[in-house]
Amino acid sequence: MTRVAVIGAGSWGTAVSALVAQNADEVVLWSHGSEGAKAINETHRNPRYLTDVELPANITATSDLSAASKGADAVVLATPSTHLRTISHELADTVGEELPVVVLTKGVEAGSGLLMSEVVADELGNERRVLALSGPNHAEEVSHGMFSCAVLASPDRKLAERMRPLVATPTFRVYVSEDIRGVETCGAVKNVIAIACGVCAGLGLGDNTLAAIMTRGIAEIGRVVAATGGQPMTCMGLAGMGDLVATCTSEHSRNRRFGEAFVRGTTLEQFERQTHMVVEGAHSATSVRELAQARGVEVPIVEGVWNLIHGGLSIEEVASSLRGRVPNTEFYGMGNGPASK
Ligand SMILES: NC(=O)C1=CN([C@@H]2O[C@H](COP(=O)(O)OP(=O)(O)OC[C@H]3O[C@@H](n4cnc5c(N)ncnc54)[C@H](O)[C@@H]3O)[C@@H](O)[C@H]2O)C=CC1
Ligand SMILES: O=C(CO)COP(=O)(O)O
Repeated sequence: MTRVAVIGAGSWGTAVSALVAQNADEVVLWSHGSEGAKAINETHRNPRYLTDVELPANITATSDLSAASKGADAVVLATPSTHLRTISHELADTVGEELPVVVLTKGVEAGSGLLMSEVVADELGNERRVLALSGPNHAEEVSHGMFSCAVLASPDRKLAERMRPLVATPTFRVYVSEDIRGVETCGAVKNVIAIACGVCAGLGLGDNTLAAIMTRGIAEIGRVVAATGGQPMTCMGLAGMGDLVATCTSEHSRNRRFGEAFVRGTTLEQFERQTHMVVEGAHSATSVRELAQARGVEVPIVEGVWNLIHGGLSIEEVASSLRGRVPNTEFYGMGNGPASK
């Protein structure tokens, strides 16, 4: 009998609970609100996210966090990054030291510069049982069984291989990686780059510009990965290049859509309120910028996105500052030289 707790009933938590339900006997999905939990139990549908997806019968929902996690054989965390520490703290009483915890959240914690698995380990202890699942995986497609690939990362390869059967399905192909730092760093930074792509698309700029932002974006991601101790090759994988392409080009990407809406005058608060969705890249713009400054890494696109959303600069001011930079050697700071000019 396998019982898995999925904490967070947004789009991704809901989609992953349906994946896990194919492999576990019982999935308990924790929803932030009691009305959402009640509706899932009564209708087998999430009333707010992925509303066209019928959830398997072995998924039940609750808004009681300890009821969700008590007796679980594994925990999957799918809350927005800004709530992850509080939720992990609240889970500490019911989640034992050895229980595997898979983190789906993408981001870097503001203030501490910690990756999401590190925030979880800080609250729950025993970092070696914490894994990260990442990749080009929009919930809207995964939940309809559209073929996708992901990477499950843990410094303990045997643990990643042991946990893979919990999330892998015939249409959700899961690779393993020992580079959890690289995988998580890629996932956080690519969301910021996607906002920049959305802004460019919203301005009507062409494919060349979008390709330039994505490619210089992966150079930025590579420098931050190198600075956080991740492996450069991870940037070429599913969590890096793969997720960057999906996020920067997909109609499902809330980060790209926010960038487009920003050009039309929509604020971050308005976008998140209207969609009930988290724009992680807007939050990561602050924390990745802090992290990069602390490590002496140049991240001009991240800096530009931060200046637009939080720094009060206009699109023209940011564009002209980016265009005014003197082009450097293409791959500087990606494990082959200094991280800044
Ligand atoms: N949507 C997707 O396709 C994917 C999302 N992710 C990541 O998964 C994480 C969760 O994103 P989504 O499931 O898309 O969420 P979402 O944006 O669809 O929904 C927002 C979530 O925030 C929760 N929430 C709101 N206030 C809260 C509070 N005070 N405490 C705890 N939770 C609260 C809501 O209940 C809901 O679960 C994010 O870090 C995202 O980057 C990763 C891969 C794919
Ligand atoms: O991380 C995600 C997809 O892998 C979700 O973020 P976006 O919705 O911005 O693409």
